[in-house]
Amino acid sequence: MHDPQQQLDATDRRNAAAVRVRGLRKQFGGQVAVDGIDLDVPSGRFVGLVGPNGAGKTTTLSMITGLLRPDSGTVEVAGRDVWRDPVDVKSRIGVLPEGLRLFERLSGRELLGHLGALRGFPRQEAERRTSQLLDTLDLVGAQHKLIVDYSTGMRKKIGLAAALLHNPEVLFLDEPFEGVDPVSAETIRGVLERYTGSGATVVFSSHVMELVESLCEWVAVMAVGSIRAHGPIGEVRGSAGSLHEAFLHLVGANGRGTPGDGLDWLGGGSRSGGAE
Ligand SMILES: Nc1ncnc2c1ncn2[C@@H]1O[C@H](COP(=O)(O)OP(=O)(O)OP(=O)(O)O)[C@@H](O)[C@H]1O
Repeated sequence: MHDPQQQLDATDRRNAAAVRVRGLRKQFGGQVAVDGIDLDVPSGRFVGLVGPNGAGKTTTLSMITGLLRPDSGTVEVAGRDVWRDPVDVKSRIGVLPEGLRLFERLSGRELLGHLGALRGFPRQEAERRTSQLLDTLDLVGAQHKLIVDYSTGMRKKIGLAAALLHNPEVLFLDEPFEGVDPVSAETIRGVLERYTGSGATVVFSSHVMELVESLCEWVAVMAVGSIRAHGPIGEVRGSAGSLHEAFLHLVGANGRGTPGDGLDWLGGGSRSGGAE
């Protein structure tokens, strides 16, 4: 029978923020990396976190995923406080961090089997998921190779498999496409699209605006530790021709003159001239 309460719960879940950040701040010595940000990331979307080098993206993602303790502020993921309820939150999220550290002396297949056991799956279920992930991510040929011998792209893919193994509600990826060839990028993209299609949320950081524009429905732009804009991608793009243009405007890169103007010694004319 139709249950209005159940329908209400489902609507609430869809409208609830996957990530809710309030007053999040982190300082390293005299350097403010994240300057008291507020952000509500909608659930069930493909979300991009973009910003120039040093904007604070990695620091923000590390605090959101429980890897780095904030100086102040709160983070909720799937309605749970990350720093008060870390074990519960970590069972609901998958993370592909920057500079991912893996068990280098295990093979790809051994790594996933080991993580399956840590996550408490029966051996058979862990093996079923492992085989499917290796197959989908085109890693079957490398499954018995030690991870220390994996290429950059292969490391990203096995890291993604590890982050997906327990079917998390929210997946956080720091630069998932960096160092990945176009074929592997297509594979990763396909897996992530299928995953968000089922109602899960993906939050990923990137510098590649074209990629963000083609993948994401929602975007947050960071610069110097602050959120400069956030919302559906069309809103953030506004009247600019592309997200790339809107991004340059939002992070204040448009008024910096022609890149390279300060390098008057670079180029042919002054090549022979040292001290005279
Ligand atoms: N462990 C640390 N110790 C000192 N300073 C740090 C540390 N981690 C980050 N920072 C500083 O905090 C600021 C934000 O860095 P963060 O790595 O979060 O930026 P980002 O947006 O991820 O940059 P990128 O796109 O280059 O990876 C930078 O100025 C950086 O130098």
